[in-house]
Amino acid sequence: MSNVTVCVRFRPLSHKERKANGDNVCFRKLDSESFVVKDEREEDVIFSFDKVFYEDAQQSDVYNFLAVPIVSDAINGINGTIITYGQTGAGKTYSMEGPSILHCNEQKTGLVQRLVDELFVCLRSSASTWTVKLSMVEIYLEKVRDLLDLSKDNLQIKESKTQGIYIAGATEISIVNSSDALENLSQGIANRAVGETQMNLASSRSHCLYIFSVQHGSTSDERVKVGKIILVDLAGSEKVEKTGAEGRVLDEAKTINKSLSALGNVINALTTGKQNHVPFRDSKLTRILQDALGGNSRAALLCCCSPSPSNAPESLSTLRFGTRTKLIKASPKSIPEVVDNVKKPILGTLDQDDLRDRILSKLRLSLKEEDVDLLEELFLQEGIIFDPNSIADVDLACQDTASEEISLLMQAVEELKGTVEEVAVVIVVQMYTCLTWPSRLQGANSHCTLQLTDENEKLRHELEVAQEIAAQAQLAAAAAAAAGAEARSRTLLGFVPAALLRPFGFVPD
Ligand SMILES: Nc1ncnc2c1ncn2[C@@H]1O[C@H](COP(=O)(O)OP(=O)(O)OP(=O)(O)O)[C@@H](O)[C@H]1O
Repeated sequence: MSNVTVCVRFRPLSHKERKANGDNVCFRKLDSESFVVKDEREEDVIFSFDKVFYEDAQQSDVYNFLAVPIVSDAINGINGTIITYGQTGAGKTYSMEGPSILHCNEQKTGLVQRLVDELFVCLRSSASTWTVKLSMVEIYLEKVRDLLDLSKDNLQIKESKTQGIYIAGATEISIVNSSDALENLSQGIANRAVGETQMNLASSRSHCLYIFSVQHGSTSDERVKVGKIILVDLAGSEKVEKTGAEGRVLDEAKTINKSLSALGNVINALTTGKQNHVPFRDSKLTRILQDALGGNSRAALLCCCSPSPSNAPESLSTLRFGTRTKLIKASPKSIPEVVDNVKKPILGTLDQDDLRDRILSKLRLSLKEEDVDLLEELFLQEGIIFDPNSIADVDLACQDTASEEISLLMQAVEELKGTVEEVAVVIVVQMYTCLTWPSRLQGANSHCTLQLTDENEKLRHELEVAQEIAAQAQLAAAAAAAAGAEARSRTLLGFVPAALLRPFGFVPD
């Protein structure tokens, strides 16, 4: 089994689908883990997952398989994430919330309510003290909005050593029982951005995240474990053309597609051995899911599909996404225990300017002036704000900046490689031409070939230099991870001479 549990759920045919295609469905069941679907060339493809929930599956079946392990892990300080993915109308929200978060019978009750119920049952039965906090946000047009306080409409995503990735400033409501949680969730759900497309009259156009932070402590030694559960109801993954969208709705669809393709790119990078350059920062969604997909979390993906042949292309694309995700190998580990659950503001009440000056002067003690300027510029460009609550954020920001630099260097290497290959092709063509053209043109061509050979040599040299820099950057990043913030900054920027970085635009002229 991969570290991301991947399941598929086919909802029952809708009335409209039944009217159009009768009882026909797009898959042939094999067993509880696999089925056959015809691909675009009408060829049979077998898909296998950790579990397949067919049309008659109950909400409790989905919950028991996907969510039960995540609840017990959260209590033990391991983060858990459940994501529902699929085209509009495929059953993502139904699986997550049921027909209504507040009023539905036991049979139809969704994952969220079941999870909340079990969480409180488990916590009450333990002898330790605990607290549960709820946040609810949506990512809409690449902005993170607080669904529990709509005045906060552009929250920033941050990272700290103790909390991992978190949404700074998101409202956190302490909840003490299930009904308390559901009341607040229903308020948040009412605030979700809902638009209309031809595919689903009440289609949710945003990614919705329900976040539960569980602090669970032993009364004897006051050690507290913190586990976070994130439930993600993604916006529809259908192709833009099929939505019939125009204007604002078209912009929405494009942005949704962008963040979902960023999610696809992250999964591709995680499954094709490019772990050093996983583009988590390419979208808000992937940044928030970084811990979930990158290792520090137990993750589950529910791929929701329509069973109708009319939606077969979308279902096929959802199934391929699920297959790819299954290949991710992650290893969940618990967030370090905190002895005291009150977060102490390390830098007291310093304002941002004071803090920035302090940090920059600290960096100046160990770095060259031009490196400090470069770091400051990169921080500004990346929108990295110094958080008065945590010097660890600055440390991590250095790491982020470093990894960005490495990405850019790798990109430069790839581009150079491409150019070298192009030039090589031109040279071959030129040589061939020399051999085949009339002799009177050979002189001119030889000259041209010599020029191209020179250029190729030059590019090859640049490529070698760039590859050398990228390799050193990777080594330095690894060394820096072990050696702490100051050492990290020094190693990272000190080792590359400015003259080498300048051609790639990392050092101002
Ligand atoms: N397993 C199921 N059993 C019965 N009805 C279902 C099931 N799954 C989905 N439905 C129904 O199908 C319709 C569409 O489902 P839902 O709203 O959950 O889709 P969605 O994937 O969340 O769409 P969107 O991306 O637009 O939010 C709803 O009317 C829902 O009640």
